[in-house]
Amino acid sequence: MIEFQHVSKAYREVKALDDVSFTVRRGTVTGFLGPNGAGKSTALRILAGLCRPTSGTATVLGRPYAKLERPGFEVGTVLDAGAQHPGRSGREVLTLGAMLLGLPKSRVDEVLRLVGLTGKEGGRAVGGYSLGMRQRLGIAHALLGRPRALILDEPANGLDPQGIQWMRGLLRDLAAEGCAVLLSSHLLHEVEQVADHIVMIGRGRVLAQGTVAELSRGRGLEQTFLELTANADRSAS
Ligand SMILES: Nc1ncnc2c1ncn2[C@@H]1O[C@H](COP(=O)(O)OP(=O)(O)OP(=O)(O)O)[C@@H](O)[C@H]1O
Repeated sequence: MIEFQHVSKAYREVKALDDVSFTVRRGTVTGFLGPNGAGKSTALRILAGLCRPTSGTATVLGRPYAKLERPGFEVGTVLDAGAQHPGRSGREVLTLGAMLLGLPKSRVDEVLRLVGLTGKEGGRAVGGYSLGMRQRLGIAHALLGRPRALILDEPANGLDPQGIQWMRGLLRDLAAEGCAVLLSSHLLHEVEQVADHIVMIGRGRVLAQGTVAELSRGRGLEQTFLELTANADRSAS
């Protein structure tokens, strides 16, 4: 389970997050939606232990990331698909990750297969990968330790329609196996198709949360999103 409890984060005068609370239960996919600058990446970075909240707590399986005993087996993160060393092959990146977790090399082949990268692609330098291939590699890396929670920042970025459909299937399968999946996006239609639960944020505050049906209010998610974010902008100005 993933839980944000009253999380706020200020960067000097910018309030990136303001009293954010929500929960992602095991076995569900939660879409974290918000316009540019809403605070999505900041929230995911706090959850992944990459920056500290000003106040409040963000936990995975009941603990802040820094207090997890075996983070590689508990939570997988893909926050920046471009973060891998460009000179290493995809297979080398995964092999290093597997070694750090004490996993056999066979797990590298398993995750390559799981994300649809061929043996030949796995052997190529990451610097020559397309954005879609990097996303797949990032997900393969995150899944090495079969984590029980998965955090993805804009995972559909760079994926073609087949890739997006594949990603949807993968995330649904992981949730069906009991994983708690949290993904950020501003692609409403994409999230609508994969998520059970939606959390909408704007200007650092949770604007609404609920099931896709609840938030669609019979008019579609996009309409609700546009109205809520416009209201948030109005009350901030
Ligand atoms: N390191 C930082 N220093 C100062 N301000 C920051 C920093 N990181 C984020 N911010 C500010 O915090 C706010 C939220 O940014 P964040 O990147 O979390 O939004 P986002 O919802 O992920 O946006 P996008 O969809 O554009 O990626 C923005 O106003 C941003 O300028």
